[in-house]
Order: sequence, then C-alpha cells, then structure tokens
Amino acid sequence: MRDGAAIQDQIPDNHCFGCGPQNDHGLQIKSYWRGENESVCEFTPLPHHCAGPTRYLNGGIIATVIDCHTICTAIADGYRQAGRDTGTGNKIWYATGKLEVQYRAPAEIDEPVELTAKILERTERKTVLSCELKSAGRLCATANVVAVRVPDNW
Ligand SMILES: CCCCCCCCCCCCCCCC(=O)SCCNC(=O)CCNC(=O)[C@H](O)C(C)(C)COP(=O)(O)OP(=O)(O)OC[C@H]1O[C@@H](n2cnc3c(N)ncnc32)[C@H](O)[C@@H]1OP(=O)(O)O
Repeated sequence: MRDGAAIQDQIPDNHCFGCGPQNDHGLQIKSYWRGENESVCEFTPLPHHCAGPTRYLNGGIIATVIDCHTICTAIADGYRQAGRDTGTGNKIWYATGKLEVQYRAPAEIDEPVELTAKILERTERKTVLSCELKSAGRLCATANVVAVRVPDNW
C-alpha cells in the first residue's frame, strides 16, 4: 500500500544520481508515503549494478538508494510540516549529514529491493530516519540517516 504520486516527481530540478528524474544516467528511484511517518520504495537492479560476484547487488548502490529514499522522504516531510504540497512555494531541501549502513545479508541482483523508511525525529534543522532494505523478503541492510536542512545556495 502506498499513498499518492512519487515524491521525486514532485521535487523540481533534481539531477541527483540516485533519485533525480532529470538525470538520464541515474537510478531514478521512486518513493511513496505509506501513512504519516513512513515511506516505501521499490528498486529493480540492473545487471551492471552488481558487486564482485555478479549475483549480488553492489553495496554502494545499496547505500545510494537508502540515501536517496530517506533524504527525499525528509524533503517531502519538510513540505508537509510547512503545510504545503511537495514542490510548491519556496524550495525545501535537505542534504545527507550522516548515512550509517549495516550490511546484514547479500541482496540478489535479479530481485527488486524493497525499502521502508521511518521518521524517528524532526527539528527545524534536521530529520532523523531509519531505513530497512529487503531482497526476496530477506532483511539485507539497515541504516540510520541524519538529513540536514540546507538553504537554496548549498
Ligand atoms: C534548493 C535547490 C534545490 C534544487 C535541487 C533539489 C534536489 C532535491 C532532491 C535532492 C535529493 C538528494 C538525495 C541525496 C542527498 C545527497 O547525496 S546530499 C550530498 C551528500 N552530503 C553532503 O555533501 C553534505 C556535506 N555536509 C554539509 O554540507 C554540512 O556539513 C551539513 C550536512 C549541511 C551540515 O551543516 P552544518 O552547518 O554543520 O549544520 P549544523 O547547523 O551544524 O547542524 C544542524 C543539525 O544537524 C546535525 N548534524 C549535522 N551534521 C551531522 C552529522 N554528520 N551527523 C549527525 N548529525 C549531524 C547537527 O548536530 C545539528 O543538530 P542539532 O544540534 O540541531 O540537533
């Protein structure tokens, strides 16, 4: 179950490698709200996203999709807290201050990965999130992320 349009499709001018619709060479992940403080994302790896063994997903790609899913969630939450639809009015932008990933099991290259992010804490300046990544129903990575609000000129 997921709510509404993809968060990334509502954020303007995003060229990010992991989540920017404007980046033709990027991963172009899509995140969706699921309720008040939770969001979900499904990403299907391509064969060249592999680790050394071709059957497993590269750890940097795992970190990237977690990074982008959680930061886009923080951005959308920033708009929600401001009482605005995502992408409307003055831009709200967060950058990754901290990304701590624990790799618990390998993720299969030929299976979609499912991410669930939860907002744990928010202040004016930062949002703290946790994230789980599963492949074929198995928990493969968990992460803690600090998203820091940055100005337009960051
Ligand atoms: C506007 C135009 C947009 C157009 C386009 C839109 C695109 C929209 C989609 C983008 C989606 C991108 C998704 C991928 C996101 C990236 O990949 S961003 C790139 C990777 N990240 C970086 O390069 C960040 C580099 N670091 C920095 O710029 C600065 O250190 C930071 C992170 C902005 C923090 O700045 P700062 O001045 O140190 O912040 P500061 O006021 O000291 O701290 C604020 C709060 O954050 C906490 N904090 C800061 N750093 C940390 C840390 N490392 N660990 C823990 N807590 C921390 C502080 O403790 C503080 O907490 P409180 O004391 O308030 O409780």
